[in-house]
Amino acid sequence: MQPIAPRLALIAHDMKKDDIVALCGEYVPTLAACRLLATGTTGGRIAERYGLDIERMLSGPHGGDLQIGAQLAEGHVDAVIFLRDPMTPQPHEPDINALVRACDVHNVPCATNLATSRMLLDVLTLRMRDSGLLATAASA
Ligand SMILES: O=C(CO)COP(=O)(O)O
Repeated sequence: MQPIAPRLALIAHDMKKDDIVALCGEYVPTLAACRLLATGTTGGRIAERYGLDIERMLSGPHGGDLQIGAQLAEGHVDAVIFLRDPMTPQPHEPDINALVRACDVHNVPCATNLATSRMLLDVLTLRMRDSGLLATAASA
């Protein structure tokens, strides 16, 4: 049976947007083989930079985190990279907490800083190679 590409959500607060764009640059082949969704502005920045196909939700403050949380609760999101800004209060803090809580309720991996994001993407890359979703370094 053909393996199904993981569905990965990408989200970053404004002060972390440059970080998530740079992070995505390190994993373009992996991300290109995933089904990607993102909050509005984050998705726009990444898609514009790398030409990746990204399903864009509303912007976070307008409900984008909640839209991703709702999909996650229904089993349609396999992992979340959410570079939160711990230094700046956000108007939609309850939405942010709801999404992170939904990850914990449904046991979906949620990376909230760069170090954990790289670990998550490294593991995803290896698993996708093992399952044939991604070419191995030798066969690429
Ligand atoms: O606010 C966000 C997450 O809480 C991110 O939203 P944007 O990607 O639209 O900036």
